[in-house]
Amino acid sequence: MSILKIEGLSHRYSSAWAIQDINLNIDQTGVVGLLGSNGAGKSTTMNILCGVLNQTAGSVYINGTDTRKEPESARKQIGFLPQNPPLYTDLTVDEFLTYSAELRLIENNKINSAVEEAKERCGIAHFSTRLIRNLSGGYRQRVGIAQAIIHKPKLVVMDEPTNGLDPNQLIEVRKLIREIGTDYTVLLSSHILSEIHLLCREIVMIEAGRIIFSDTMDAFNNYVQPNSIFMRMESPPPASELQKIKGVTKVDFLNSNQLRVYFDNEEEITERLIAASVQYGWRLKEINLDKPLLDDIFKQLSTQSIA
Ligand SMILES: Nc1ncnc2c1ncn2[C@@H]1O[C@H](COP(=O)(O)OP(=O)(O)OP(=O)(O)O)[C@@H](O)[C@H]1O
Repeated sequence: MSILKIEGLSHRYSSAWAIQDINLNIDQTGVVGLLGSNGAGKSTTMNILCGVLNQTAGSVYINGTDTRKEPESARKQIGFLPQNPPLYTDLTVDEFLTYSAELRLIENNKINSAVEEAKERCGIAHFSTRLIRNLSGGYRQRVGIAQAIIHKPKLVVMDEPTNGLDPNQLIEVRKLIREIGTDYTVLLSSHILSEIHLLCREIVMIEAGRIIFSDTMDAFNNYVQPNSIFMRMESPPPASELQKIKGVTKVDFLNSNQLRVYFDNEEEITERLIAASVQYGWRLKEINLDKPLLDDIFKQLSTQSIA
């Protein structure tokens, strides 16, 4: 059964559509990244999933439960870390997590063990009696994650969980999210492609309220085929000679020994360049197929969707 199924989800604030016809199916554990620039519709989607906002149209099922028809039951199966987690900073970590467990209607005799387990999982057991206001940003975010998993939900939703963290905290919180993803299905939003790339098994790209790409990270990496080759030669020929080679469309000299060759068909292009170098004595020292930059793939997909 699907852990998360979204069908034809659309939402309109007063006048404009924020998201339109979003469809998604997640049926295993791991981190799935929801990537989009500011205003793309990430928070709107997540707020609907978590029952904070009622959609204009479409359906959301958490572990088979329709969030609209059975909101209470759906909410039990979801944990939410909003963009600005509502942490009560005058409470200690233990007090806050106990309160969160009560809100989640965990039975009284199971609250202590749920709090201990969540603290352990999130590496905050040593801060049990510390006031939240005295914790660093990274540790506050761990408390936020602990409250999101305290009731062992089927789906954990995290809205931009690393926003505003300093570089060290960022590394630690990302590590924790990756660990959480081994046991839970996590839907994480971010506008940082490299972050999604680091953390996620699958990527869902949303732009102007619509999904423009949804597949595994590997499929995303292979989406744009390379179309250039970097070469370093001790005696490179003039560009006109390289352009005579079948498939070569353009040659850019980076300096007197390094150049980039563009081609329109990957098949055997490397072999042809190497063979020509041997035949004409160009003294080839280095040759690499350029991998497209992640940001270029993102740009291409975004432009395609808007065009
Ligand atoms: N309460 C609201 N009333 C009217 N329009 C809204 C409201 N909230 C969001 N919007 C609009 O809906 C669209 C989607 O916004 P949303 O916050 O979901 O995007 P986002 O991808 O989460 O962006 P960000 O990363 O900036 O939060 C935007 O055009 C935004 O201006």
